[in-house]
This record gives sequence, C-alpha cells and structure tokens, in this order.
Amino acid sequence: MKRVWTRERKFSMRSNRMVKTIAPTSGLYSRPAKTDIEKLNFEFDIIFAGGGTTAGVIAGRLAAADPSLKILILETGPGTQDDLAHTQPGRFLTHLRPDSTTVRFIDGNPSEHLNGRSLNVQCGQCVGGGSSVNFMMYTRASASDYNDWEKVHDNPGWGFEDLLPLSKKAETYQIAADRPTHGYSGPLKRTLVDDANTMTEVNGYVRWPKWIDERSGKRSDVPHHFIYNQQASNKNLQLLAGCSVRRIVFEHNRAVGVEYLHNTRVRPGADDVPHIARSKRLVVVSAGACGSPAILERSGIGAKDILEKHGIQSLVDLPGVGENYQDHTVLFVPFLTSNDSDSLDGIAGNDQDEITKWTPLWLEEGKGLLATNGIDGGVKFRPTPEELKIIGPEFEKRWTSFYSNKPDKAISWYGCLAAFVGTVYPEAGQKAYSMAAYLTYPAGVGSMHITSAEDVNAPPDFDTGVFSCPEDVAVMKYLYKRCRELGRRMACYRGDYAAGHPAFPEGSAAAPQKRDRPFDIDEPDIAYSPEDEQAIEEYLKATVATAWHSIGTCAMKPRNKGGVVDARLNVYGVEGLKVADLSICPGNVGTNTSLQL
Ligand SMILES: Cc1cc2nc3c(=O)[nH]c(=O)nc-3n(C[C@H](O)[C@H](O)[C@H](O)COP(=O)(O)OP(=O)(O)OC[C@H]3O[C@@H](n4cnc5c(N)ncnc54)[C@H](O)[C@@H]3O)c2cc1C
Repeated sequence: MKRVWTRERKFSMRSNRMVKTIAPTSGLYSRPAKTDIEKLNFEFDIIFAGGGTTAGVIAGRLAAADPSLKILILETGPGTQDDLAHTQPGRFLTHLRPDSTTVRFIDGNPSEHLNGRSLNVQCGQCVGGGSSVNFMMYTRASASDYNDWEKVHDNPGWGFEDLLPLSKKAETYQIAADRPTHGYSGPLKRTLVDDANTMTEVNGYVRWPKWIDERSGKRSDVPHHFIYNQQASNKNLQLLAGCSVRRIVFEHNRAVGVEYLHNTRVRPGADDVPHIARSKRLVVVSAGACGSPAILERSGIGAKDILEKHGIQSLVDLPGVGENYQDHTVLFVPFLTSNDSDSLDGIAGNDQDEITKWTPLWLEEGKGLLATNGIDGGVKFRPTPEELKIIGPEFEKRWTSFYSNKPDKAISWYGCLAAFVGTVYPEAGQKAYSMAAYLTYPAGVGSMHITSAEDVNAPPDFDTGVFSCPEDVAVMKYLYKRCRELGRRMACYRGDYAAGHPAFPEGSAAAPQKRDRPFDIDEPDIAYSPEDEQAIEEYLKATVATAWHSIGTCAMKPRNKGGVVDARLNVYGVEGLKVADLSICPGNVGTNTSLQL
C-alpha cells in the first residue's frame, strides 16, 4: 500500500473581532481575563513576540545575567518540555507529517517558475521554534557571509571576526580540543565527526556533525538549555505557550507592549478576546522570517500601499518589510536499500514497534536510531573549472559576480540521509534512503506579506522566489546528476526509487533501475540526452522544496536600501522595538540556518 502525504493542510480562518489597540496606562491588560500572567501583576521589562530559537537564546542569556529583569515570552505554538517528540533526535521527521501541530505549513503562491505549482514552506511553531523540530544538522556559515553583512550591507560590528566569539559561546564542541573556531563551554552540545565547519574551507567530506548531546543522545535544542532550565528558579522569566501576538502596542511612536490572542488549538477552551501585555523597556519581535514581518505590518509598519489595502493606518512607511525572502532550495533523490539496512523510515512513520525497539538503547546509553538524524555524510561543495563547464553557461555570470573571488563560498551542501523524504512512499516493507542537496545562495528572492489586518492565521501573500532565476535551475540539474552518481555507488544501494526520479523517455539510458547490488566506483557516469535533460528540468520544477531556511524578511540594511532594522536591530522610525531572528539576515548564509545569529 502506498502512503501519500498531501500538502493541503490549511489553517482555520476564524476571524477575530476588531479591538482597540490603545494600551491601558497601568496594569497588564486592557480588560480582566483569566490568564496565567494576570496573576503576576507586574509590567514586564522586555517582551518577546515569538518563543523560538533566537528569542530563547536572548531571553535566556538576559535572564541569567540579570534575574531581576522581568521577561515575558509569548509563543503561538505548544510547549515542548521533556517531550520525546522533541528530545529524541530520531523523531525529527514526524514534525513534518501533515497532521503536525509543531510546524506551520505555508503555501506559496502558484508559480510560473514551478509549472504553476504552489510550493509549501514549513517553519517551527512551538516553544523552541526551529531548534525544537529541525534536522539538527550542525553547519556553519562561511566567514565571507558575515563580512558581506558588514561591508556590502553596511552593518558595523557584524563581520566574521566580531561574530566568531558569539558563535563559540553557544557551543560545546565534543570532538577535539583546541580548535580555534569552536567553543568548549556553551550550553549546546555538538557531536560526532571531525571538522567541515571551520568557516573558511569548502569541499571537505565528513560524517556530518549534529546538534545532539553525545552523552545523553538528546536533541540540543534552545529551550531546554536556555529557558526551561531557569524557570523553576526565576519567576521573572515567564513563558506563555499558545499565545499569538497580533500587533505591537504603541504610545506615540514608542512600543509599550503587545496585543495577543489565545491560540485555541493549543489552549482549547481559552477565551478569544485580545489581551495586552505591557513592557517598560523593550519589545523584541522574534517570530521568525515567516512571522515577524506579519506582526510589523499588522502594527502599521511596512509598505504604505500594502497596509492601505488592508485598512491599516501607517505608522512607519517601511517598504522593506516582508521583502528579501530567501531560503535554500532543496532536492531529495531517493534510492532503495536492503531490508537489513538501518533506516529512520519506521520512526518517521511513528511505527510503535520500531520506536519500542530502539527506546532502551536511547534511555540507557543515549545511542541507536533514536539518537541520530541519520545524516551521516556531507560536503559543502564548490565546483572545479571542469564542473563549472558541465553546469553550463546559465551559471557563468552568477559565478563570476558572486562566488569567484570568495573561495570560502560553496554553491551547495549535499549529503545522504538514512530515510525517505518525499510524498509518495515506497511499498510497505521497502526501505529507502535519500541523497539531499540544497542551493546555498539561490539567486531567486521572494517576498511575504499579510492578507488580513486582524486574522493571525490568515495565509500570507507569499512569493517564494524559487527557480525565478535560470542559474538556480542549472545548478540544481547538476546536483541531481551528482546525487544520482553518488547514491548508486553506496554499499546499501538496491536500485533507484522510480517515483522519486524524472520521467525519462522510454529507452533512456538514465531510466531508474532496480538492482541487487551497487554500481562499481569506476562505473561511467550516466550520459543524459537532450530529452533526458528536459525531463530533469520538469522533474525539478515538480519536486524541489524548501530547505526550511527562511530568512531575510526584516533585513538589517540601511533604510534607503530596503532595510527594516539598523545594525543594533532597532526598527526604523519607532522606539523601544527590535527584531531579533533570522528575518534580519540581509544576505544569505551558506549553511543550515539554526543559530546563525
Ligand atoms: C523542519 C526544519 C528543519 C530544519 N533543519 C535544520 C538543521 O538541520 N540545521 C539547522 O541549522 N537549521 C535547520 N532548520 C532551520 C532553523 O531551525 C531555523 O532557521 C531557525 O530555527 C530559525 O530561528 P528563528 O529564531 O528565526 O525562528 P523560529 O525558531 O522559527 O522561531 C519563531 C517562533 O515564533 C513563533 N511565532 C510566529 N508568529 C508568532 C506570533 N504572531 N505570535 C507568537 N509567536 C509567533 C513561531 O511559532 C516560532 O516558534 C530547520 C528548520 C525547520 C523548520
């Protein structure tokens, strides 16, 4: 029987009543309501709108540095504390199932560049955000990425040398001592293998590192290491799950709090009236690249014409809000494997027998399939001159203008994953694995804007930008071929999973095959005819996906260049309001994006 996961999940479109956004001059709320924080009876110093990766690190560090600071984190998704779905690494793919309540599914607009397809993008929606649901790949940006942030985008203090100490502060590198670009006393543990992440080198193949504690076998997420561990001892650090921030509350042009609603999917039976929480010093919007621009726009900060369309009074005309959307387009190429191979397919499918089988090893030793993400081999790939010729002329200009004089920039990350990732699953009992490849700096850029002034769940007007530039398609075509050559030489290979490959014309030498053994290392590469090339292009348009690395929608740039925040993360045109999350990235980073700030 085939399992088919469709991407049709939609959010409820319950419309909220119009509310007054003027905050009271004292007290927490505009009206009495039975909520957890009402009993606290104090104004907060700092409020975080969004309780994901970045908010957790900043709020946790501030609370530890000064426990008298009254900090509130409002997170729309559910809590994650000691929940095995989050702490057991092997379960990471379960968060992407269509019935998942821990990620948000966002449909892109149907795109001519994808043959009319609407690409669905997912982002973390729970306490810990992406850090609590992600694939736990530990990858770091290239030094030149941050130097570009500083020099190209005019952000003093954001160069590689400035940020490296902060990156080291977050991690405990469990592999080897005395590595100059790694840290040894941070809360997050990274495990396995040697180093492909010095930030200055490319083309080093390694067993890929992971945000997993090698002693406990647990996910090294943000909330367990920065927030939950302080809550019992510090009542001034308050976290409210299931609360959606609708807008910022201003007095004149100073942010003095937020208006939020209960998320009744997380808090069934809770009231549906808007609440206001007040802050004395700062509001930090930290709702991620897919959440932060919406909060700003609903608050009157954004392009005037977009706000006017939704009847929102403009507070600051800031056309950069919601623009500059970027991601890393990804492709998963599936292969069949023998039934005695270890695969995460069972755990990903919530197969209770498989989970029960691996649980004792995880509990007792922190090892086994529940303690891994199954992503073991990988490389940040920068092509040779010969490989550039194969990629073809479409990529030449981009190579010359963007990559050629920055030798630390890879054009792709690719590697293998001990699981099937896709929509049409192989027959029951047939195991699979994938070669995955993502574009590190796609040229295509998109945008994301609100479609409602009031409804926090309204789907956005979302142009993903994917494949809008032909150079991205050219590189992806090359990556499909490369994944295929690598995948069919792996010892566990037992054939190509045809449903996950291009529909090559009949008789094509590239047609998927079933085999009982891998190809030899020196097997000649597959030769593709012009018709095969066309089939690959069509397949890519139907198949490429988000790499879950949404960034850039509240970019840190000068205001006259489309910036939303300055180099201190202050939102232009108002006071007491910062944005802190991956939405502030002015340009892309050649890496998986967790903890790039
Ligand atoms: C499935 C998946 C796999 C990934 N794999 C990897 C990986 O292997 N390695 C890696 O390095 N990176 C990975 N990433 C990317 C990485 O996790 C993210 O880039 C990073 O976590 C983003 O951090 P952030 O602080 O910008 O936003 P987030 O961590 O997404 O936090 C934003 C939070 O704000 C909340 N929010 C949004 N709107 C509102 C609102 N109106 N009110 C209240 N709360 C709101 C959201 O629910 C969310 O919890 C992955 C991401 C996903 C989703």
